This record gives sequence, structure tokens and C-alpha cells, in this order.
Amino acid sequence: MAKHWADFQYEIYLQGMTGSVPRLPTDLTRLEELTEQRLGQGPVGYVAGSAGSGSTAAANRAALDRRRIVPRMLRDVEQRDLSVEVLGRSLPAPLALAPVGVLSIMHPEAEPAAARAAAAQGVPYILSSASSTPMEEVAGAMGDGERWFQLYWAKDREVTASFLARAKAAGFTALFVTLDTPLLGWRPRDLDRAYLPFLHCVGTANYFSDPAFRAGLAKPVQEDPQAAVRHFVGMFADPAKTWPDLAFLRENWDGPIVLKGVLHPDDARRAAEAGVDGVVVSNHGGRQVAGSVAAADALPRVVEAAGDRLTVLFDSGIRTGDDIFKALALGARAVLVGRPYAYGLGLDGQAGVEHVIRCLLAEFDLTLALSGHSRPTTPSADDLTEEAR
Ligand SMILES: Cc1cc2nc3c(=O)[nH]c(=O)nc-3n(C[C@H](O)[C@H](O)[C@H](O)COP(=O)(O)O)c2cc1C
Ligand SMILES: CCCCCCC(=O)C(=O)O
Repeated sequence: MAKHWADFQYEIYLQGMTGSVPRLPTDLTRLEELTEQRLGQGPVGYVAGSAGSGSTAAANRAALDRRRIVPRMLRDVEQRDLSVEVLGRSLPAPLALAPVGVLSIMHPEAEPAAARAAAAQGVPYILSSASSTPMEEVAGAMGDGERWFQLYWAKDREVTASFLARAKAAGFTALFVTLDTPLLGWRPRDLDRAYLPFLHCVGTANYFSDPAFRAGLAKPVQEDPQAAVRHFVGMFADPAKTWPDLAFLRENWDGPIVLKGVLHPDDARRAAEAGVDGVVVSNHGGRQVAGSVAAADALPRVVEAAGDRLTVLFDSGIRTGDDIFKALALGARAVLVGRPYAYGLGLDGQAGVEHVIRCLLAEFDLTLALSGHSRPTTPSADDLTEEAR
């Protein structure tokens, strides 16, 4: 019998009988404020922040909130199975942790703690190439947990090739190539504090530990960390890239390739023509283009364009179990979550991330059942209604 994630609910109530309550709130929208109280405005401003005045991040939420579930009754939802196949793997639930860079600003145990949490709960962890920890160390912390690797596609081919070779050797099975960050978006909350977190982890970070990256530095990282950060900012991404360049990645990576940051149906069609395996419909949590289409509004058209040629994943704005339901009903195969787990990490390390995963999936399991479904693959547009804007 499949695991019922909703059992977490009664676990909490039963623990309450012995006088204990959860260490973190079960309403995950409260985590940002608590993390800011604990860690201060610099790090939390970076995580919470978004492009421009925040219009895209707000639109992401509005697009999910505007869609309302129309629950169905008397459909036998006693035995539920949340498992779903994604990129040739069977996942216990349609959820993965999104790539989030520089997690050492949230917690000293950083990415290894988040990766251990994902592995403990059985959900895939997508490691950011802008991680504050070398990828081999993160992989080592995960046991046999499902590990996927996110690539910022560097200007320098040697650096990209080195990252791909290291990721392969460290057991990462799928490659997520982020397309929406050829340049860093305009982020006033960070600009006003001149806060770019990379100087805070220059001694340890994945980039700065890479032999090909180091080869491009005039001086060792420790001797001139500011020059190392400047070099990183200039080469971590490449605004000159175009679709034919994908051939290089295909030649150098033999596992599944997923393009992260696709919003236009024509780009989904190009992705399919380029022979990649999937796309993430995402606007980077509203951190790149202010005034952009909300990710949930872009999702149905991308799903239609993808047909059965691409696995379509979704992120940007997922905060609750009902958000997951809505994304699946709009056609996503599974979702990624970003900021909530970063806050969970900031507040309680690995346990905080596990709390976030368990809350999201318990609430999703309940939403699914209470809406008349037993499998994550059956919700459809027919289960949603859309309120006027
Ligand atoms: C602090 C932070 C760092 C991020 N770093 C990366 C990254 O290194 N690579 C990447 O592809 N996306 C990165 N993202 C974007 C996430 O992968 C994801 O698209 C986004 O957080 C989803 O929106 P949500 O936070 O509303 O769930 C980052 C997001 C945040 C908040
Ligand atoms: C030079 C900055 C690289 C950005 C890496 C982290 C990221 O994606 C983010 O959204 O922040």
C-alpha cells in the first residue's frame, strides 16, 4: 500500500497529546517573516526578493489564487498513491526541491542539509551550480537519494564541460539547464543593500572549487576573493547563447536534459525539436523579469505545445498543497518548490526542510482526496474554475 502523506496530520495531533507542537508553523507562508526575524534582512531579502517592484512574484501568487478547485464527492479516495514517473524515475510524490544557490546564507550546513532532507523524504534534490558547497560533498551527503543537477551555462566551455563531468561522476542523473538567467535580473532589495551573497561563501562554493574555473583566475581565490567573485559574475552565464548551442550539452550529457525557465509555447516547441526531455515552466520565482507573465498563466499553453514530447514541470509561487493540485490540474507532471524550503533550512536546518516537504505533501494528499482524486495524474482543468481578474 502506498504511503499516505496525510498521516503527518494525525502524527502532529497525537504528539500534541504528549504536550509537543511542531517547531515550525504548518502554514508555510509564515516562514519568511520568522526567518527574517532570525537571520536579518540581508540574507532573507536575497531569498525573498524578486525583480523590480515584485510584480511578477505577486502575479505568480495571484494566478494560483485566482484558480479555485471544484471538489468532487463520493469517489472512493480511501487508497491513494501519490507516486508519479518523472524523467524515467518513479517519485513518491510530484515534488522536487528547486535549485537554490548559496544556501550557506540560510544555514551553516547549507546544501548538504537540504539534500539530506530531500533524500530522507524521498524527493529529488536539484543542486544549484551556484551552490555554496562543492557538488561532490552534497552528493556524498545524500546516500542513494535522487540527485539532479542545475547548470548555469557558463561562457567558458571548459568550465561547463568540467561541471558536467563532475556532476556525472558524482551520480547526478538529470541535467536542468536554466535559460532565464543569461543576466542577473534587476533586484532592488539586494541593490539597496549592495548585497550579493557570493563573497560570503567564496572559500567553499561549487564554482570557486572548480579546477577549470580556478584556471581562469590570475590569483588563487583566497588571495583575491573579490577578483574571483568578479570573474564569476562575468562568466557564470552567457547572454550570447542561442538554440543551436544546446547541441554542446547534448554531446556532453547522456542523461535527461530539462530546460528551466520556459514560458512561451514556441520555446517549448523549440525545446522538443532540440531533442531535450523536458521543460520547467518557471519565471525563476519572479526574480528575473518584472512584469512577466505569471508562471501558472503560461503553463496551459506550454503543456499544449509540448504534447507528449516533453515532460512539463512547474515552479514559481508554490506555497501550499492546493497550489500543487492546481499546477497538476493545469497540466504539470510535478512541481518544484524554492523559497519555502530555504526558509525551513534557515529556521531548523535539515529538520526544517523535512518539515516543509511533509507539510506540502500532507496538504496536497488531503486536497487531492477531498477534491475527489486518488492519483496525482487525474486532476485536470475540469477540476478548476477561474475567478475574474
Ligand atoms: C535564493 C534563491 C536562489 C536561487 N538560485 C537558483 C539557482 O541557482 N539556479 C536556478 O536555476 N534557480 C535558482 N532559483 C530559482 C528557483 O530554482 C525557483 O525557480 C524559484 O525559487 C521558484 O519559485 P518559488 O521560490 O516561488 O518556489 C533561486 C531562487 C531563490 C529564491
Ligand atoms: C551572479 C548571480 C548568480 C545567480 C545565482 C542564484 C540565482 O539564481 C538567484 O535567483 O539568485
